Amino acid sequence: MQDTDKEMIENYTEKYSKLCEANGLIDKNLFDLYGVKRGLRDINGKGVLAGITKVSQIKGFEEQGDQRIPCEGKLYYRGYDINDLVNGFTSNNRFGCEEITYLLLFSALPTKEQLAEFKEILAASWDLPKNFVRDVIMKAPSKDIMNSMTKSVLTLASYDDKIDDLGSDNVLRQCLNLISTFPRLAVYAYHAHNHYDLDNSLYIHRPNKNLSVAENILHMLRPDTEYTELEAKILDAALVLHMEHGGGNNSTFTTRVITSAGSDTYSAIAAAILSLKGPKHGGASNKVPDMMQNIKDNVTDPTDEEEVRHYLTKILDKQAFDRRGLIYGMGHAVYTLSDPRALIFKGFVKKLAEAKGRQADFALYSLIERLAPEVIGAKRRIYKGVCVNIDYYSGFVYNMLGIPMQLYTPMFATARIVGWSAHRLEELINADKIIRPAYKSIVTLNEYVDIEER
Ligand SMILES: CC(=O)SCCNC(=O)CCNC(=O)[C@H](O)C(C)(C)COP(=O)(O)OP(=O)(O)OC[C@H]1O[C@@H](n2cnc3c(N)ncnc32)[C@H](O)[C@@H]1OP(=O)(O)O
Ligand SMILES: O=C([O-])CC(=O)C(=O)O
Repeated sequence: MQDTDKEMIENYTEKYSKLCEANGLIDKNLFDLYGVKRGLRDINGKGVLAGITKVSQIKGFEEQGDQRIPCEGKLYYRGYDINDLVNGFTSNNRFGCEEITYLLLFSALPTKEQLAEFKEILAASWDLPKNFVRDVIMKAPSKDIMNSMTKSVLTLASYDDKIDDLGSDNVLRQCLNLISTFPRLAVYAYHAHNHYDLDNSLYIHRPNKNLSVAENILHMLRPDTEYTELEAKILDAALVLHMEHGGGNNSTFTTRVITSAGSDTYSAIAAAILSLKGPKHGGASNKVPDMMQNIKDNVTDPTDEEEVRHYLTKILDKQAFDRRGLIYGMGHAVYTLSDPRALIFKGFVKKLAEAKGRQADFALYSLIERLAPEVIGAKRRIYKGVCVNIDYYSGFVYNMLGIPMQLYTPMFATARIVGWSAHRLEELINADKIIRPAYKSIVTLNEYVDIEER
């Protein structure tokens, strides 16, 4: 584009965006006046009921009569407490990702035989079409791996003869294929970016049938394919903790909305990826480490409570970091006192920080975990409490695992594809209504004016 055209367009958009803002602004009081729930939630966090699910349950409140009392967070996958599930496979020193994937898809814990068969099916499903890596993933690489994955998912659709078949068997086949190929789509997209944009050497390792999902990610990611058991086990737990979170989270709801319109699996999953990347959702896992670095760069002593508190206040006042006024990794739409996933994660993080000599960073994370809710509480209207969420520690963990930051949110997607799949199947099996909420219109009606008379 010529510089003059660029300047002309910039001048136009600067001027006309002001018009969009002025004409598009809606008085916030009208939401109360018309009983419209901002973000489809009450101010105390209770969501508007939009569906029924058996995939998982999330609790941030106890109901006592008509009262809703904030409580420690609880999360159940298919009725099983997430703490019990994680304890189950970690105390037995086995990988959990495949087992919990089976649970979320089929509503039952697998026997050893069922699990072995499921792992074979997953390995049989991870082949990509001929030359897909060369012709799709390596073309037009981007530092935004979530966009690259979306491109890959949509392109995979064109290789599927039964793209529009909404039968459960076909949709399950498509979902298993995506669940199984996501690690490759993510890691290879990173390799393409690392080579073509960052000028580093290119290598492509194939997944190994004898390895778990977490091991395969590290195996494909690293030049020498090596990793320690602790690293693989922590990544495995991270994947399990990110797999599912009810029907209402932004990306799963997106899956359900698109599914309800009768669209194909690739379209629903592509849209879910694009929802997840938002910094208020899964994109927070990237924002948190950036924010931490920014804090370290701007405070002289990261152990000085008062100095850190002051800087957090500046972030909230939009005077520091990305100037959006958010402390990333804090707060949750449903949880009040705690996010159970963050508590489980914190135990692993501490162990890993000690193993990697990152205790000082861990201390800063712990300090901000304590200070941020107070600082947010002082600056915003808090109705239900603010606690750290799963994304607070995930970037730190991935960094300690040597996973590049471009892959933090893609790791989340690689896990959450399981939840999206379970919800897509549930929506298809049960709902026969297109999801279509109402919007209260406050537009003033106008008489049409001929162009000669405007
Ligand atoms: C896997 C996940 O998706 S977990 C969430 C990951 N996202 C983040 O970590 C981003 C930071 N956090 C946030 O933006 C929010 O806490 C959300 C989007 C997660 C939840 O938002 P809400 O449901 O609006 O939270 P809640 O009702 O408790 O918020 C009350 C007020 O505190 C503000 N608030 C909540 N969390 C934060 C935060 N971390 N930083 C600054 N302000 C916050 C809200 O904006 C709201 O103010 P408003 O009424 O002026 O809009
Ligand atoms: O439930 C939510 O709104 C966000 C969340 O924690 C998730 O999707 O894991």
